[in-house]
Amino acid sequence: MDDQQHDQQTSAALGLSDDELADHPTVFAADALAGQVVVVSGGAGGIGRAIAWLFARLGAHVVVVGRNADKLDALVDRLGHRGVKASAHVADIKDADAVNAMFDALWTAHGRVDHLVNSAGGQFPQAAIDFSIKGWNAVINTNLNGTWYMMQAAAQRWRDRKHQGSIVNVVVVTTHGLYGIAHTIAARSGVIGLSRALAVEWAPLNIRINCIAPGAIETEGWNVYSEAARAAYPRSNPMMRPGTPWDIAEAAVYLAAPSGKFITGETLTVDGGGQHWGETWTTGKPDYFKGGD
Ligand SMILES: CCCCCCC/C=C/C(=O)SCCNC(=O)CCNC(=O)[C@H](O)C(C)(C)COP(=O)(O)OP(=O)(O)OC[C@H]1O[C@@H](n2cnc3c(N)ncnc32)[C@H](O)[C@@H]1OP(=O)(O)O
Ligand SMILES: NC(=O)C1=CN([C@@H]2O[C@H](COP(=O)(O)OP(=O)(O)OC[C@H]3O[C@@H](n4cnc5c(N)ncnc54)[C@H](OP(=O)(O)O)[C@@H]3O)[C@@H](O)[C@H]2O)C=CC1
Repeated sequence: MDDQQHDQQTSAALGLSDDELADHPTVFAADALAGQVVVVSGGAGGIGRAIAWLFARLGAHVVVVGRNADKLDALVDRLGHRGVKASAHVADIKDADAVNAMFDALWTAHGRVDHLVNSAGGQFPQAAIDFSIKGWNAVINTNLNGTWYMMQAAAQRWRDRKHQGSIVNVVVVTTHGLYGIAHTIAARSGVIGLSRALAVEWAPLNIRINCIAPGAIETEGWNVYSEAARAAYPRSNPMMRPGTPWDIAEAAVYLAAPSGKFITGETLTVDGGGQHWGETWTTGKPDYFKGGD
């Protein structure tokens, strides 16, 4: 087996498959989002894909966004086979012009956009002291700037059309000082702060903005971490197991749908209680902290 085949196999084993997402039980009513349009960035990733499936199963037309056309098209195909509505749009969220052109195209095609879920994002594990300028900028540009371009582009069109809207940003738990991902903690803290400020500034426009901070959620995104570090993630919360992308998808619907109509500027932590308990090491526990272990 070559490295690529191995990566694909590892990747396939992480998270929930499309068949599982198509049939996974949900607490929401089948027509809860009928007629609505939702944009999901990172929609072909592990968490974004679950969000896309759930919103589509609840009646929304889902636009999945990412940089890889093949991944997006394959997902849209599988969604279509299950009789739900979806389309793909290739865009790099770091490119503000591409983001603005995308929202214009979506309004032209659908005549409305109701929800934006920003699930595109990520980081690479590295000791902060060794971050290169390019690496730092890649993480900040993706997670903070890219998320902002998406939010602003969505909101400008809602304002201009006097249309209500909701935004859900998938971030990271920022209160832990998670080791080895300081760049993303900086970017996601920015998104959380920005979301609080926008919740106030955009309330008169009928736009709500909330965040979800996932704990360890098993997805193909974990492949960027070592096997040893990944093996410890289930022990990062008192439930002693990872969450699933479905846990995040149901939280996203809760915040976006009328169930969340009095919630804005909030960050919902979905981490199995991890923030209240124990130690989390995204890159494995460094010797310095082992003490008497
Ligand atoms: C509390 C609970 C516990 C939580 C546990 C888990 C914590 C979080 C988990 C997750 O979030 S998993 C899912 C997220 N998915 C990912 O993280 C995907 C993997 N990451 C990426 O795809 C990328 O890193 C990125 C951040 C999205 C950036 O992508 P982009 O395409 O914009 O940049 P690149 O061209 O890949 O790289 C640019 C630049 O960055 C530096 N760099 C990249 N990778 C590394 C690395 N592994 N080590 C060191 N430096 C890296 C480097 O300077 C790159 O430039 P070049 O060297 O390529 O010229
Ligand atoms: N899984 C976990 O344990 C946790 C995840 N999170 C966060 O949740 C979010 C989703 O994670 P998850 O689904 O697991 O990760 P994945 O890596 O599976 O998915 C991330 C998606 O983001 C897309 N993406 C990345 N950069 C860009 C870009 N510049 N423009 C457009 N799309 C982009 C990727 O698609 P493509 O490459 O095709 O562009 C990919 O599909 C991320 O922000 C992640 O950091 C937070 C805490 C824990």
